[in-house]
Amino acid sequence: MAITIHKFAQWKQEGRPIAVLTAWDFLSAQMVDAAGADLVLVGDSLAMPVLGYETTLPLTLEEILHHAKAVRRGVKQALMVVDLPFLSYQVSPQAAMLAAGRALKETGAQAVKLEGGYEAIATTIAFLVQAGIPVMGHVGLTPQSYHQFGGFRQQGKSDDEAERILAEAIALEKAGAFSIVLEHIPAKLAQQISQTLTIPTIGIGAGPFCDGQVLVTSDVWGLSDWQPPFAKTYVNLRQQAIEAAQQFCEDVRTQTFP
Ligand SMILES: Nc1nc(=O)c2c([nH]1)NC[C@@H]1CN(c3ccc(C(=O)N[C@@H](CCC(=O)O)C(=O)O)cc3)CN21
Ligand SMILES: CC(C)C(=O)C(=O)O
Ligand SMILES: [Mg+2]
Repeated sequence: MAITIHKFAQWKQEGRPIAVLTAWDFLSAQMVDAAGADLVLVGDSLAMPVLGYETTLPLTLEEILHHAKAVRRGVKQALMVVDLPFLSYQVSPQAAMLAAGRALKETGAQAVKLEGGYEAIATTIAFLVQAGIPVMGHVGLTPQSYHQFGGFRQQGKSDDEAERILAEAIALEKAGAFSIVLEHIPAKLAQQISQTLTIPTIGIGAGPFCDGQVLVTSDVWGLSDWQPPFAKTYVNLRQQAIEAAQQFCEDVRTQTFP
């Protein structure tokens, strides 16, 4: 049976950790789904390792929808969630509804994810949830706020900031989010948020005390020449891919293949 959002609260209650990976095309989606990921996220991080931008800001709704359609064809078991890109949801709840609605309608995704926990975002999330669109929240280091943060810096280090992030997480749960990503915040804060909320927290660079963990799949596979300090590379596919391509080039030039 394919996974639905209803499993998430149940898994938290049972203490069963939730495994989340990203995907950006048919192949990556097939592979992470076959690996048993609970949730496959078409993250706007695709702007960076996949499309070569320096931040996630340039990514458009059209671009992520194009990728999400391919991901949908590869995901059979996991819950599929699409990140709403910068400027597709901040303008108004109506703008967010159009973007989220398109994600569900045109790609077949089952939920969307929005960054931020300030009042307007909580209002927008409540608006989407009331219309029947499942929403995942995302607080802490929200990469779409890159310029405001002055880089991909850890958030929630001071007591004031930590208190604000906890309050945001509570507001998102109240707004009806079914789960929430905690990115690059101190482990102690992530633990406090996880203990306070009834919806599951999915951490990335947020320590071990979350209800689940997410990594960007190209980092897990070692595809990029760059990755965040908190990522773990499980296999260096970049080097293997380069060597295989080199071998092919050599075989052609030495007429050993075909
Ligand atoms: N491939 C990839 N993996 C990710 O996890 C990821 C993306 N891309 N793109 C979107 C965001 C950006 N992320 C990042 C990127 C860099 C740092 C990082 O290098 N942080 C350093 C210093 C940052 C600074 O001061 O500018 C740190 O020590 O916190 C953290 C998170 C996480 N996300
Ligand atoms: C890392 C996850 C949470 C994300 O938002 C993304 O991949 O864009
Ligand atoms: Mg994202």
